[in-house]
Amino acid sequence: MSTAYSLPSGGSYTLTTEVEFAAAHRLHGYDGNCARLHGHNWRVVIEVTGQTLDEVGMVVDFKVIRAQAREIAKRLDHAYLNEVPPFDSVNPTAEHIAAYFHQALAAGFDTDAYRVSAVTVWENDRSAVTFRP
Ligand SMILES: Nc1nc2c(c(=O)[nH]1)N=C([C@H](O)[C@H](O)COP(=O)(O)OP(=O)(O)OP(=O)(O)O)CN2
Ligand SMILES: [Zn+2]
Repeated sequence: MSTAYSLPSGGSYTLTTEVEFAAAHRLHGYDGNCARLHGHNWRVVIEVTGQTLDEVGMVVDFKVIRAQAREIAKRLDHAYLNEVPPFDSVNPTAEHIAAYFHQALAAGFDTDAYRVSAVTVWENDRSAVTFRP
């Protein structure tokens, strides 16, 4: 069997990495126990897609993605989300949190070589929302 490897001429690479934060929230207009104050250990899974590799052989370092995501998560960590903009005026559902992370990440991160292709927010081990632009 040959061990030869040639760089693919097409295709794309999707990187996946995640950060976490702990925060409380309550859902306005929700008919159920989630209308009451409660908390989650939120997991934010970020996907970045690119077609080209740098000289090291990476689309972008996972550490770079996580550093940016941690900056965003820091504002929300150990907070009551309903008091932190934009969630003081936008219901802090997993949908809005996923879209918020995508918007904040993409603004400082997307380049010609790669972009944030999805953000998934896990509220617990069972339930998650994925936002794709
Ligand atoms: N589409 C969405 N549905 C729900 C959201 C949400 O953000 N988007 N959020 C909640 C609550 O925040 C709730 O804390 C999480 O709900 P769930 O996964 O159902 O977790 P529970 O442990 O509360 O589930 P039980 O069935 O009560 O055990 C609700 N829905
Ligand atoms: Zn909740």
